[in-house]
Order: sequence, then structure tokens, then C-alpha cells
Amino acid sequence: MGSVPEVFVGSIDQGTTSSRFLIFNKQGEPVASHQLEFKQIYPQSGWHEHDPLEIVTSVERCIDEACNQFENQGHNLDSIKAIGITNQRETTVLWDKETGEPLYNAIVWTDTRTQALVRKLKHRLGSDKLTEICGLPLSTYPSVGKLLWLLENVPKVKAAYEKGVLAFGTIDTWLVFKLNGGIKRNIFVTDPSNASRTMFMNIHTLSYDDSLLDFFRVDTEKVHLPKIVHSSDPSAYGSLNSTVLKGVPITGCLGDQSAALVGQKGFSPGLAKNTYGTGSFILYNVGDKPVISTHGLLTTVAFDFGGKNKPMYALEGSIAVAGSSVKFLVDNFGFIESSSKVSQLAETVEDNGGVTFVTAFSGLFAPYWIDDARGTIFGITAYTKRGHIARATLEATCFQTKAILVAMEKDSGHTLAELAVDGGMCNSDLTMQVQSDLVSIPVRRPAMRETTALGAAIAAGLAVDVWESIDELREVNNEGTTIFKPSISKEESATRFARWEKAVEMSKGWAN
Ligand SMILES: Nc1ncnc2c1ncn2[C@@H]1O[C@H](COP(=O)(O)OP(=O)(O)O)[C@@H](O)[C@H]1O
Ligand SMILES: O=P(O)(O)OC[C@H](O)CO
Repeated sequence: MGSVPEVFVGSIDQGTTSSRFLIFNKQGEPVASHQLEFKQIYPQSGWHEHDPLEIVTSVERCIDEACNQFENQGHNLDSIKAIGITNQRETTVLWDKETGEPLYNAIVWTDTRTQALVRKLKHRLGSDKLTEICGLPLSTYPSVGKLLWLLENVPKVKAAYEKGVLAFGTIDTWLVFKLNGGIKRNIFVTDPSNASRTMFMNIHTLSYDDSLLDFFRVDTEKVHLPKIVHSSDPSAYGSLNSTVLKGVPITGCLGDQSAALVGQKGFSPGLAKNTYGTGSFILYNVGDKPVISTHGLLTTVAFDFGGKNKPMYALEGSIAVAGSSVKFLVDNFGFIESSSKVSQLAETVEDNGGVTFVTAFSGLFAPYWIDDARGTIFGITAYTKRGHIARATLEATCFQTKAILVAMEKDSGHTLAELAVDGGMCNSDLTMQVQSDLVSIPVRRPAMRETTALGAAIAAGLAVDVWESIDELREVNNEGTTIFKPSISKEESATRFARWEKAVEMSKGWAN
């Protein structure tokens, strides 16, 4: 009897600052990968855009490069059975359905140009009912405001709308459409974890909701919304039409924060993860019924694998600025030459020296939702060194995480036992220790931190039986885990947190 040939799954991870492609084996280990950063476009203060075509080419180049590595290791491309996609969420692309051409740059999730528009919407009759239907509060964050702004301000978009040829998509939909060859096949789909970030989808039924569309005055005869299909599906997402993997089916699709939860094996209620990327996102699995937050959190679809599996929901705490605050120290202040040096700088001092940095560059997201706060540094004296500011920068994300976990406990009635972590900023040991100190529970960091990409690979692999059920996956990526344990008392942690909360109060109202 011959041995069973090894099979692999490819994973496209299209994040806010870079695109990646990784190839995973059945044990959930990445065997080849490639990553490319792409252009961040800031046309005005508060505006943030991406070139939708550059996003696609960066993904295609990553696929070809990683596959080249894979072949050089002696593997055969035929052994890659499926592709998963995971992506930055909310970021909005509009294109002409007939030509497939984008009509404007993608407006990124961090963009705050819709602040005035959102304030107007808050006064519209029915605005108080939105959260219980779609799980999200009105803010600059979801896709809807971006679409409405484009309709109001970009003549080409308005014209396409009037003509009935406007296509709306988040990055998953855009990538699936383009990677399938665009209008040739016209595959136009999304999954519930991405659709739950638009404000168009009813979180209870997982379908578009007329009352939401009416509230936003969006006519779906004129703007086409992608069909919502399961996050894991053998045929709905088509197959690659370009790159060396032409013909390989795309069978998984998850918003990146959902994918990280899956990659951390957060399959059961009560498990939570925090991904410290550009922003930071805590997802807490609440089971198969949505919990609508009364403490400033979002309700989101965690994953919906279809078949016998019920859709699973999460409470989410989103922090707009996390790793990007470290990048800010590199790019804007010139304190360090790269993000990886931030811990070193922070370790040049004993503590924050009385400095608190509220990194509210785009206002504050969960659980505060303060759109008129802006980045504010408190407590500077003649004694303050760069190290203190670096430390305060890292602490800012940890304090916001603490505020979110407090809200999660209130909403769910449960105390979290530990927090699983991943994302670029979790490479900082100092940050993870501070995090554990502030939340007073252990922080668990896996050795293999490409959990977002792993989550998309899992969604794809489940659809084609690379893995037959999620039970098979529980042992994946358990080796080499680091646990950070609290090293200060709960009282000390509460004192530090109280000071942070005071700083948040004082940062309000600046952008007015
Ligand atoms: N060693 C480190 N310490 C602190 N922050 C880091 C470190 N390495 C990377 N980062 C931060 O992590 C972010 C990148 O993380 P990543 O998970 O790749 O983000 P994204 O998926 O949003 O593009 C950057 O903003 C960077 O500043
Ligand atoms: O690209 P990331 O990792 O910063 O994630 C972005 C989020 O999906 C935005 O909601």
C-alpha cells in the first residue's frame, strides 16, 4: 500500500498594511509564505484609502512567490487543494458592474471623513433601532457611511447608481470577483462575518434587511449587494483565474478578526482572542445566538461553516489604533527605526514616568465610541524621555483592551479565564506582560502567530474535507505557546486603569 499523498491549503490574508499568501499543511503549519506591503493613501487628515487594483496585484504576486518557494521545497502545486481568503473588514470598494472597473479608491475602515454624515444619521428617525437589528452602533467604522459618502461626493459613483450598474463590495467580495477573472464570471459573493460589518445585514437572520436599507435610503435595484453565502463553501466562491494556482477553488472566506478567532481555535463559547495588528480586535465567542451589547461592544458573526454547524456569534471590542501607534513612533516621531525596536526603547525606562497617551488618532472605538477625541499625551514634564512615551504608547492598547474585557464581562455575565493573542504587536513581550498585568488573567501567545491566515485555511479546508470537522483541529498550533501571567495586584491594576479612564475623559471634544 502506498502512503497517502500530503495535501495543503493556501491562504490569502489581505490586511490593512500588507497582503500575504501562506501555504499550510494538514497539521496547520505554514510551509511557504510571502508578504508585500502596499501603498497607504492619506489624501487629507482623517482620510485613508487603498488602490483596489494594487490590492489585487499584491495578492497575485504573493501567491506566485510563495508557490515558487513551495515548489523549490520539492512540493507539487497540485497538492494545494483549496484557497481561503481573509481580509481587512469594512473597507469599501465600488465598481461598475458592466466593466468591472473600480470607481474610486477603497475607503479604509479607519477613515473618519464620514463623521458629519454619521452625526446627521444619528438624528434620523429609527437610528435607535439599528444596533439591535445589525449589531453595530452608528459610527464612521462600518461600510455603510463610506458608501453613502461616495454616493454624495463622487459623480462617477452617482452616475453608476442612477444607471443601476453600481457594485458594492468589501475586500473579500472585490478579491473573489477579481481573482475569478472579473466580469467574465461575475462571481459576486460575501460571507456573513464580512456582511455583518456593513450595517446592511440583519444579525439574527444573516440576510439583508429592508428596514436597514430603508433607513439608509439605499436602493438595491441601483446598488448591487453581494449574495451572502457560508464562510466555508465548496463552490460559491469560484476558483482562481490567474497566478500559478489557476483553477484551484476558493472555498473559504472570513473577515480577518473572525479568521483569527478560528485560527486560535476559539470554536466554543467563552473563548476569546485579541489580535494586535494595525488596530486591535477582541472577539469573544458567545455561541449560536447573538448577544446585543449594552456596554459599547459590537455583535458580529464569528463564523458560519454551514452544513450541520450553526452560525456562531461573537461580542467584539474594536480598537482603532494599536500597532499603528507603534508605526507612528517610527514614521512620524522618528523615535525608532522599526516597530520591532519599540520594546527595547520602552525598556530604557522603569515605568511610564507619569505619562498617559490616549492614542485616539481616529477618535476612540469600543467601548467608548468618542468620535471627537484625538490623540492626546498627558503628564509630560521636563523629566519625560522617549522611553516613557514609547511605554505609554504600548500601554494605551492594553488599557483599551482592559476596558473592553470589563464591558464583555458585563454583557456576557462571565469572567474570562485567559486571553489568546496574535498580530504584529504581540511580538512585544513587554506589551504582553503589561496586558496580563492590566487584565489580571493569563495571556496566551502561540509560537506560530499567523493565526488569521490559518483561520482562513481552516474555513477553506473544511469545505473540501482536508479536515472533516473542527474537532480534528483542536490540537493544531499548540506547541511552543508562551503564557504571560499577572505580576501586579488587582488593586494596583485598578489604580492604573482609573488614571487611564481619567485621561480618556479629558481627551474628549478636541475635534469639534
Ligand atoms: N515587535 C513589535 N512590537 C510592537 N509592535 C509591532 C512589532 N512588530 C510589528 N508591530 C506592529 O504590528 C503592526 C502589524 O501587524 P500585522 O498583524 O501585520 O497588522 P495588519 O494585519 O493590520 O496589517 C504594525 O502596525 C506594527 O507597528
Ligand atoms: O488589517 P487588520 O488586521 O488591522 O484588521 C482590520 C479589521 O478587520 C478592521 O475591522
